[in-house]
Order: sequence, then structure tokens, then C-alpha cells
Amino acid sequence: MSTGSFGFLGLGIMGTPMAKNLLAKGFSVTVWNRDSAKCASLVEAGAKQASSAAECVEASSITFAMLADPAAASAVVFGPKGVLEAMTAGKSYVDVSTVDDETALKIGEAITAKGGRFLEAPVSGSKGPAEQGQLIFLCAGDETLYSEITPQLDVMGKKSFFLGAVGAGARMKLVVNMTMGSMMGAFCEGMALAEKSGLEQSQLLEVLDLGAMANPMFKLKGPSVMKRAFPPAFPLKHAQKDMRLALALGDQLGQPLPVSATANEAYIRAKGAGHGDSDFAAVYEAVQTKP
Ligand SMILES: NC(=O)C1=CN([C@@H]2O[C@H](COP(=O)(O)OP(=O)(O)OC[C@H]3O[C@@H](n4cnc5c(N)ncnc54)[C@H](OP(=O)(O)O)[C@@H]3O)[C@@H](O)[C@H]2O)C=CC1
Ligand SMILES: O=CCCC(=O)O
Repeated sequence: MSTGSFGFLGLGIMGTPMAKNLLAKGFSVTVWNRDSAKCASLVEAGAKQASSAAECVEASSITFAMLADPAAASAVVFGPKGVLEAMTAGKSYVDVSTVDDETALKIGEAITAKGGRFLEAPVSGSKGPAEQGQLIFLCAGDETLYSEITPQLDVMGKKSFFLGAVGAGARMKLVVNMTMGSMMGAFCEGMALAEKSGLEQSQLLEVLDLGAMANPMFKLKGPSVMKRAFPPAFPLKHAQKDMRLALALGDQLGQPLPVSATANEAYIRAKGAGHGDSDFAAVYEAVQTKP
């Protein structure tokens, strides 16, 4: 292991391009994924492949993890042949998955109890920004580690924030995604009502894009909604997980979130109807009914 050796756990829609960007800039990267087949394109791009999360941490000074949800992030750290088995003083762990603050704290405490350093760094931005190295990192935890990995964060992203103690990154990420999920729900209702009332959805998109509500998300997802084709960039099951975690945070804090709670119902309905692996714009399927 050299000081410049990086690990990457979790090679899904986001983890794969993030790890590829590190490799493309010449960093030494060892990868692991539960389904080992997903390591192939990374190995082709120059990565070494580990046979377990523990082996990946063993081979790396700093390990990034991009995992589905709190259960996955915890399983990879605390499970058999997991991160903790190889965590020692001198090693660092950067969890870029979207989880709740309780999970981030639990993981952070376990890493530091083994002598390691911990940074949570969930990202804003989706598949395209991950491929283009344009993510936004929402970091909290060990500030020295944050400063040390600035070159790597700069390869994968366009901006990084340091928000303070562990938990603040998760909370910021959940607030952002809750806002986004509600916005997408309202947008899909607008598209459905436009169609039902005899308007052209393409004209609604144009009107929205010229006014105060213009935003990259409506512009990007509008054509998908019109075609009712939802190849996953941000899987709907993860968007619903984020709504659920944000609502739980609101509940803990006594913060009413009626708009987001209602939007969450639409995501639950879309997931139940089999759209969990589609892009989150497929929430349209839960609000659209045939004319
Ligand atoms: N897609 C997006 O636009 C964005 C996603 N995020 C967040 O990033 C994280 C990853 O998202 P994304 O890449 O889209 O998701 P994917 O569903 O594409 O990838 C999920 C990853 O988690 C792994 N995983 C799931 N469960 C387990 C488990 N029990 N044990 C070990 N590994 C597991 C999967 O492994 P396997 O391949 O074996 O199933 C896979 O590597 C999520 O927290 C998501 O909310 C954040 C910003 C944007
Ligand atoms: O967590 C996913 C965020 C998707 C995005 O920011 O576009």
C-alpha cells in the first residue's frame, strides 16, 4: 500500500464513472463490488480488483464507498470481510453514499474507533455529472482528510463544501433531494394536467423554460416524460429512499413537511407499480392517468 492508493467500493450508476475519472487522472485505484461482474470495465480501465471490501481497504490508504442506502452502507462496513476488518490507523474512509445522519455517525464512530479517519461526502448531481466530473460534494467529518483529498474530489466534482461534524453532510443531501423530489412530483403533475386539458406538453416545457421556474431538471427530464421513457440516471427507488429519510428527519425534529410527504406517496405508488429501477422522473407514471 502506498499513500496514493485509493479504494472504491460500489460500482453502480454513480460509482463506476467516479472511479473511472480517478483512473483517468492517473490515480491508482482498487475496486470492489458485490456483483463482481461490474468490476470488469474498471479493470479494463486500469483498476485492480479486490475480492472483498476488506481486501480493498487493505490495499488502499483512502477508500471511497458509493452504496445504495443505509442498509448497504452498513453491510459493507460491518459485515463479514467488510471495511472494519481491515481498518487501521493511517487508513481513511470516505462514504459518498446517500444515507441518514444516524447511519453516517454509526459508520464514522466505528471507523475512528479502529484508528481510521472518516469523512461523509454525499454528492449532488447524477449520472451525467458523475461522468463529466461535475458532482457537488457535501462533506463533513475529518477536516484534515477533507483537505487531503481535495485533488480527488476535484477530479470527480466541480465544487466541494465542508459542512462541519459528521451528520451535516447527510442532512444537507436529504434536504436537497427532498426539495428535488417534491419539485419533480409537481412538474409531473403539471405535465399530466397539461396533457389532460388538451395542451401540448412541449409548449408547457417552453413556457416553463422562459420564466422564473426555468431549471436544468425540467429541461433534462421533460423530454423523457413526454416520451414516457425513463432510462435510469437517478433510480426512483433511491429517490423514494431519500424522501423517506428526509421525512424521518423532519419527524425527529418536529418539522412539518406536508408537501414532501404527499410527493413521497407518489414515489411509493410508482415503486409499487414496478418503476423502482426506472429514473425518478417515472413518478409521472403514478400521477398520469389515461385521458
Ligand atoms: N444515481 C444518481 O443520480 C445518484 C445517486 N446517489 C446516491 O448514490 C448511491 C448509489 O447510487 P447509484 O449508483 O445510482 O445506485 P445503483 O443502484 O446503481 O448502485 C448501488 C450500489 O450499491 C451496491 N449495493 C446495494 N446493496 C448492497 C449490499 N447489501 N451490499 C453491498 N453492496 C450493495 C450495489 O451493488 P450490486 O451491483 O452488487 O447490486 C451497487 O454497487 C445511493 O445512495 C444514491 O442515493 C447520489 C447522487 C446521485
Ligand atoms: O441523489 C441524486 C441527485 C440527483 C441530482 O442531483 O440530479
